[in-house]
Amino acid sequence: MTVLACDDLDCGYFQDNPCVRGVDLAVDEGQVIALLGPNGAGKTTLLETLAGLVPRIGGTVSVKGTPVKSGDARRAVRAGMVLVPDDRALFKNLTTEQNLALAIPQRTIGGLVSNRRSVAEGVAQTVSRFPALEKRLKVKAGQLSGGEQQMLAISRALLQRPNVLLIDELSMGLAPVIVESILPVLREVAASDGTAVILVEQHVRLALDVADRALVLVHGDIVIDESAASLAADPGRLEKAYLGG
Ligand SMILES: Nc1ncnc2c1ncn2[C@@H]1O[C@H](COP(=O)(O)OP(=O)(O)OP(=O)(O)O)[C@@H](O)[C@H]1O
Repeated sequence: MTVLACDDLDCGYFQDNPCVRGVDLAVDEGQVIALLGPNGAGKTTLLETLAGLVPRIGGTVSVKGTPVKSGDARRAVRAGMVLVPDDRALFKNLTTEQNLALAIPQRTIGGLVSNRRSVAEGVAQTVSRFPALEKRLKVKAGQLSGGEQQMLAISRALLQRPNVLLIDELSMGLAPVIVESILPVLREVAASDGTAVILVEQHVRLALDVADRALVLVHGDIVIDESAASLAADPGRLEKAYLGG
């Protein structure tokens, strides 16, 4: 089943000069996509447009067949489009647990607003996915290591039960060994929950290893859209694309 569909999507900051053009995309349930491309290609712009943070210049976006309004981040989240931005956007002065709690919708029970039980469930789910966070629940997010912060940012996004999880620069500032420990969790979430994942990642090899499909964006155009395995087997083509060949 198609989870995310984009039709002739133009993105950018100037109406008459889109920096990402004509994106036609159908992403299936449980599919992991590596979104690759050189600096300035438009990867962040594309993710932020999908997440409703940047208004579209043209085209349509839908999640599970429901159109998503342009430039409306709240509705995008309600449609299940959840972004982990490259700066991770954590509340640095709140603890790990408090950051997780904020991601969980409050329930009204007998006229009282409470989400205590769902917070406990959310914390348990998080710790089962990222055991490294168990001892860090009472620690302020700003005092976590870079890897722990990324785990928290991803966990917070997952608690919103995304249909489409968008992750920008997963490995920003992280050692490859940390990235290697996070990527399998994304695969697992995609397989078990059917979440579609679009991952922007500078470590091309790691990204292609975890992804089903690769999109290569160069100067705002998708120049390659094919299976990650076939692209990994032919690195010369990727190099050529990066160089604008
Ligand atoms: N807020 C903005 N206003 C105007 N132009 C912008 C803005 N943000 C990005 N751009 C421009 O849009 C183009 C695409 O940038 P974007 O950050 O989306 O690329 P990217 O592929 O994510 O690059 P990187 O890998 O370096 O993060 C670039 O030319 C950039 O200068």
